[in-house]
Amino acid sequence: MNPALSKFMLARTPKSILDPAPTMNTAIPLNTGATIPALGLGTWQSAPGEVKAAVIHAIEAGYRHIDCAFCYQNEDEVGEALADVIERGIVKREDLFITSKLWCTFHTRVEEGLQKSLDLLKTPYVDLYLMHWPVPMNPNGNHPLFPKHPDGSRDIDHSTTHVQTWKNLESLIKSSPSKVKAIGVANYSVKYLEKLLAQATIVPAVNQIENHPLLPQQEVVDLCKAKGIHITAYSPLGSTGSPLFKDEKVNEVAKKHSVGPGVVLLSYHLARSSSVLAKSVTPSRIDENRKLISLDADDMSSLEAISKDGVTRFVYPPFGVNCGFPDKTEGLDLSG
Ligand SMILES: NC(=O)C1=CN([C@@H]2O[C@H](COP(=O)(O)OP(=O)(O)OC[C@H]3O[C@@H](n4cnc5c(N)ncnc54)[C@H](OP(=O)(O)O)[C@@H]3O)[C@@H](O)[C@H]2O)C=CC1
Ligand SMILES: O=C[C@H](O)[C@@H](O)[C@@H](O)[C@H](O)C(=O)O
Repeated sequence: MNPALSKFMLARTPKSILDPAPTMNTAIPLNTGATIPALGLGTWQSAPGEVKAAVIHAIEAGYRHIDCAFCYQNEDEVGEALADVIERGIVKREDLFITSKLWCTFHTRVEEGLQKSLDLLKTPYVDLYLMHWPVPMNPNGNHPLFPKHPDGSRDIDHSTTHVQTWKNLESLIKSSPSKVKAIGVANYSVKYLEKLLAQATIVPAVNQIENHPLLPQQEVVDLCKAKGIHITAYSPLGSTGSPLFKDEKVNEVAKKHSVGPGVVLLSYHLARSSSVLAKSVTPSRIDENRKLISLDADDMSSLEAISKDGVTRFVYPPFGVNCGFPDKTEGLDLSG
């Protein structure tokens, strides 16, 4: 190309935010010294009977990060998939990054919660263990996962606090470093995180939060950045039945880069230095979602404009608790 022309084009082309371009397994540093692969396969609502094949397909397609949780009630099948790919030599355990989460009814039983997930996942350790929500629920209620009062409201455990749960996790990683490589939180707002950090001796490695152009959560993203806490974005596509695939701005950016809207929604997080979880049990989508691209400043401005008239949160379980998010102010304050 004519050097003068090339200079002109460079001046007019918005610089890519990520240089070099990210890939699905770009290793993002955590405050533990370990790294987390940029893209993880989500497994929430992946039905038994489907999730094993999805995890095997994903790992064969190059995914190295799998996001799991005890409350998804499918960790046994995820474990079968992990055993299968490791046994067939597709991947070694140490090349995978496996996350699991402590469910709300296990806040006072963290060792038991972790061991249950390890047994189901058929793995000696998890790379990351997250407090799933800062909401302790009754461990002896009328259901092992979702205990309720007779009026149908969730049975919250008022005898303990999320900060105490964090201390329990700090003890767990100190006593069982061979079983858990990093601890973190999920669904933490600025208010709850500030309460936790005031008493923490270990800074969480990760805060896993709902994040997409309709819910940028900039205030908690900024706090986490300042404290060295990595953000992992969940429900990046807008979860099940998402309107984001039809969003005009998302589709304009997708057209510009000749990719599908899903790829744009996932790549948005890499431009924010976050990792991202995409759930699918559909092989063609699992394949498509790997093709992360580098978005430029113009693309990001377009995507940022999507929430200018208000945000939408797709995941907010009926705990009856005010988790401190500016867009959800009803319920009990358990921040402590
Ligand atoms: N910490 C927490 O509290 C939470 C954590 N998470 C984690 O984050 C993961 C991702 O979030 P999740 O809420 O599942 O939702 P996602 O935003 O990942 O969306 C999943 C939905 O999008 C569909 N989909 C996936 N890829 C494409 C594509 N390329 N084109 C069109 N449709 C597509 C999937 O369908 P299909 O499967 O049929 O292909 C599914 O219906 C979870 O699975 C879980 O691991 C999620 C929520 C809360
Ligand atoms: O991780 C996914 C979500 O947080 C999910 O675990 C909760 O929404 C749960 O179904 C609940 O009803 O409390």
